[in-house]
Amino acid sequence: MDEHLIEFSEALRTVAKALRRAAEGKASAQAEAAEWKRRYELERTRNIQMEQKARMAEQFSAEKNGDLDCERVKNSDNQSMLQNESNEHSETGCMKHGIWSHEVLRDRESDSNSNADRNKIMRKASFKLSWWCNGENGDQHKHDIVSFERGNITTAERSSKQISLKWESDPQTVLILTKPNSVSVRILCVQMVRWLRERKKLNVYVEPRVKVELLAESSNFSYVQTWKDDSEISHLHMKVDLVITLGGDGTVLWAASMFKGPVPPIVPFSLGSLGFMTPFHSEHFKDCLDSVLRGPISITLRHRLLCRVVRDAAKNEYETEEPFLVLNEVTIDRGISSYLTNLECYCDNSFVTCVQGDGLILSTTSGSTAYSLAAGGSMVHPQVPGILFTPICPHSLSFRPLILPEHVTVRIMVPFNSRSPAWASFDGKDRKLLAAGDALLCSMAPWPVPTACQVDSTNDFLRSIHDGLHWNLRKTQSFDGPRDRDL
Ligand SMILES: NC(=O)c1ccc[n+]([C@@H]2O[C@H](COP(=O)([O-])OP(=O)(O)OC[C@H]3O[C@@H](n4cnc5c(N)ncnc54)[C@H](O)[C@@H]3O)[C@@H](O)[C@H]2O)c1
Ligand SMILES: Nc1ncnc2c1ncn2[C@@H]1O[C@H](COP(=O)(O)OP(=O)(O)OP(=O)(O)O)[C@@H](O)[C@H]1O
Repeated sequence: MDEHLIEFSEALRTVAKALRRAAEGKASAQAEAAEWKRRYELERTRNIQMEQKARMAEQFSAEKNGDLDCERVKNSDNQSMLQNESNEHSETGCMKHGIWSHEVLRDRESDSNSNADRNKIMRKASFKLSWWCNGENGDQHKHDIVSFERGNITTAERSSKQISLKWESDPQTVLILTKPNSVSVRILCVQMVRWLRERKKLNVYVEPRVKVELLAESSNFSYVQTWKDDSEISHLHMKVDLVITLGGDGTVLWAASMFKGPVPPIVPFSLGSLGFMTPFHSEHFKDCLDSVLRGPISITLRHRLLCRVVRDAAKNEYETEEPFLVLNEVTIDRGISSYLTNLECYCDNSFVTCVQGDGLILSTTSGSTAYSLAAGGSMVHPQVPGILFTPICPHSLSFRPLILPEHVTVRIMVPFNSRSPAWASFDGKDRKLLAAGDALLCSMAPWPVPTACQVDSTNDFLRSIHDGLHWNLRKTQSFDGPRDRDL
C-alpha cells in the first residue's frame, strides 16, 4: 500500500512538473508575442511622427516663417495627426510631449488614402481595472494602494496611516492579563486593580488564577470579575473595552490567543526581558492609563495569520479542526525527528518550492522580529501587510527568505514520500502533528490585534529594534584620521 502511494505521489509530481513546464512555455511565448507587439507599436509611432515632421516642415516653408507654434499645429485640422480631446490636456497634444492617454489619433492610412476617410478617428483604447477575485463579492476587495481613476493608474494619495483611537463613550470594563509566577507582576497587579476600581470606577476582569491570588491578598477584591469556562472567554470581547497585559511579549501573545475573533485594544506594560511589543513602563502606570482612558491614542494594528490543519484522512472536513490565530508565526519543523523535513509549499495553488531542512516559518510582520529574525528573515514594520516565508536551516545554498503579499493563501503539505512527519506550532505553542498527506493552510486573518503605542507605530518599532535588539550598534568612528580632502 505504502509503495503504491509513493509511486502515485511520484507520478503526481511528474505530472505537476510537466504542467509547470507547459505553463512556463506558454508564459514565455506570451512574453515574446508581447515584445513583438511592443516593437510594432514603437515602429508605427515613429513612422507617424516622421510623417508629421515632414508635413510640418512643408507647412513651415510654405508660410515662410518657419515658426509655427504647437497651438497652431493643433488647430490646423488638415495638417495635424494629433488632436486633443479636451482642453485639459491641450498642451500634451504637442509632439514634443508625446501622446497621452486622452488624446485622439487620426488614422494614418485613412488620412493618406482618401479625403472621405479624413474625419475617421481612432481613439486610444480606454480600459477599466478592477481587483481580480474568485468569488462574486469582488467589490469587497477594495484596496487603497493604487487608484484606477479614469483609466490612469496612480499611487493613491498617501495620508498618514497612523491609526488613532478616540473614545466616543468612556471605557467601563478592563481585563488585566498577567504573566504567571512573577512576584513583581503580582504586586503591580494588586496596585493597578485597586487604582482602576477606586479612582477610575471601572469594572475589572482577571483570569481565575489571578482572582484567587487577589482574594488571598485581601477579601476586598471580591468585586473583581472572572470566568468559569471557555465559552465565557469567547464572549469577553463584547464586555471588555480595554485589555492590559503585565509581562513580556509572551503575555501579549497570550492575550491575543484568548480572542478568536475581534480583539479589544491592548495596553502592554513591560515586565519581561525584551519587551518588543510592550512599550509601556510599569513605574508610570497611572499616567499611562490616565492618558489611554482619556484618549486619543495611537494604535498599531498587528495582523494575525489564520491557520488550519487539513488532514489527508479527512479531506474537505477541515472545518472540524479548530483553526489557530497567530500573532507572531506558525512554524512547521521536524520536531524530534532527525530526518530532514520535506515540505511542499504552494501559494494560491502555484508551486513555490520544496523545503528540505529543519523547517519553515510563516510569520506576520509583527513576528518578523521573533523566530523569523533568528532564522535569517528580514525585520518588517508591523503595519506592512504581508506573510514572511522564512526557511529554518535549509539544506541548500540558494534558499533566501521571501515576503508574500497579504492576500495569498499559503499551503504547506507533507508529501507522501516524506521520511518523517512534521510538527506545526502556533506562536511557539500547541504543537500539532502533520502526517504524510496532511497540509497546513495559512492566510491573513480578518481580526488584527490593536496594540496601544507609546508614541506611534514607527517610533515604537524603531525604539524596539534599537533598545531591544541593539540593531546596527557600532562604536562611532573617531573624527581624527584620514579624510577625502587629504587625498
Ligand atoms: N530561535 C528563536 O529565536 C526562537 C525559538 C523559539 C521561539 N521563538 C519565539 O518565541 C515566541 C514565543 O514567545 P514566548 O514569550 O511565549 O516564549 P519565550 O518565553 O521562549 O520567549 C521568546 C523570546 O522571544 C521574544 N519575542 C516574542 N515575540 C516577539 C516579537 N514579536 N518580536 C521580538 N521578540 C519577540 C520574547 O520577548 C522572548 O524574549 C514564538 O512566537 C517565537 O517567535 C524564538
Ligand atoms: N496569563 C498567562 N497565562 C499563562 N501563560 C502565560 C500568561 N502570560 C504569559 N504566559 C506565558 O508565560 C511565558 C513568559 O511570558 P512573557 O514572555 O510575557 O515573560 P518573559 O519571558 O519574562 O518576558 P520576555 O519574553 O520579554 O523575556 C510565555 O510563554 C507566555 O506564553
